[in-house]
Amino acid sequence: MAEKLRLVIGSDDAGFGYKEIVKGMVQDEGLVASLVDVGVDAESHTAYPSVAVAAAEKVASGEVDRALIFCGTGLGVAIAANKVAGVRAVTAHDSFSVERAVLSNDAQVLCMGQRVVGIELAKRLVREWLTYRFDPSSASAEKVALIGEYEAGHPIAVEGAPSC
Ligand SMILES: O=C[C@H](O)[C@H](O)COP(=O)(O)O
Repeated sequence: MAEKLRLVIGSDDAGFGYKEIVKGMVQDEGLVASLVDVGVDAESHTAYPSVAVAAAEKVASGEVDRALIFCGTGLGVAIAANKVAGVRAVTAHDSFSVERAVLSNDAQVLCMGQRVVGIELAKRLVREWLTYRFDPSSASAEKVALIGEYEAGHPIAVEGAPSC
């Protein structure tokens, strides 16, 4: 069994309920090596970009391995988290996408929407997500590396684009 991961969790007020439930599950089931909660709390109304960036920055700095972020849809937090250099965030609400997010894309951030997915499925998907590890020797690694190269300012060429 793979070593447990260091996780940061966060949400806006629209994802707060799921954050609390999933946080409890992760703690009760001992699924992670450590857990940091960047908010919000029950009274706060911090907008989703602030929470998403705070969580993503912990991934980018190496303080944690993964981030799990909830909002209403899981969309806004992914958009915001992806603005942090080196972070690959996805929104996923199905088992195959959650698996491929890690195994194909080496995504460190999973985003979910409290208004989109049922809580039992969300909990199951988080359990599954925490078991996957990206293989840097896989064929997917060089594709993921292209994202980093673009982020570093290098141009990306497309071969085989038809001339219209
Ligand atoms: O992506 C954004 C989230 O769903 C957020 O929780 C709600 O945003 P809104 O209030 O702008 O719809």
